[in-house]
Amino acid sequence: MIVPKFTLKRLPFYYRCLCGAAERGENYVSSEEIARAAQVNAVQVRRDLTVFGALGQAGLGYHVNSLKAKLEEILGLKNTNEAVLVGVGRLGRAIVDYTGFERYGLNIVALFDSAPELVGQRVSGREVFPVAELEHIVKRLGIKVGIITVPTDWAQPIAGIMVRAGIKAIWNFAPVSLETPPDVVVRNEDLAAGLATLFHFLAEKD
Ligand SMILES: NC(=O)c1ccc[n+]([C@@H]2O[C@H](COP(=O)([O-])OP(=O)(O)OC[C@H]3O[C@@H](n4cnc5c(N)ncnc54)[C@H](O)[C@@H]3O)[C@@H](O)[C@H]2O)c1
Repeated sequence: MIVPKFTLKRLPFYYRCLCGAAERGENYVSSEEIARAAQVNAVQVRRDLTVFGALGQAGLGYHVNSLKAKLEEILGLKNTNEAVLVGVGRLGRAIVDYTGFERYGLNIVALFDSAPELVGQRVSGREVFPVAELEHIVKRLGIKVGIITVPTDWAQPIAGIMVRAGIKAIWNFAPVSLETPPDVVVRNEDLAAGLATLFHFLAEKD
């Protein structure tokens, strides 16, 4: 199913709301509640969900577990995606330590770093391998997801190794635009960009 890009961006927020409702033991959730949590309007929520045939029941709303399962299917969260992470520094460790990504189907199976003092250690229960092993291990395990948390100058070379090894999705935290073949999806995360937007609104208010 092809999901419009802007709808796709909203779905993880709807999903988060449904997880919260499921944890609280609620059976139904209204489009208004989802809208509040996702900071959009209820009409938008209903329009987005209609695309997948998810219809709320009058007076009750959406069945929490059914809609949650539907979103998991659409967002690919039902499949566990095994991933490797390269760069076990401050940010890399924070990502590995955070258990919340498991809910989204992320399973980081191996870590890589160039620092000799880190290689061979265990971080959050996973072994740190030398970068020289990256291509071989990724190929052997058939891993398709790579996470980059190395310093900027190293991000492109690491992405190159990942692509050669067969990685098809890169979650890049280094502040650099990666060059990759068209069949590789790159998601760049930049907290500083978010901060700049926040400061822009603050400056506008002043
Ligand atoms: N996306 C964001 O919002 C955000 C936030 C913070 C940091 N960052 C970026 O994340 C990256 C890491 O930041 P940090 O603070 O964790 O840095 P850090 O120095 O704490 O960690 C970097 C790690 O990468 C390893 N490394 C260096 N070169 C390598 C190579 N060639 N191959 C494998 N490992 C290598 C180092 O040994 C170290 O363990 C940087 O690019 C930084 O700019 C992004």
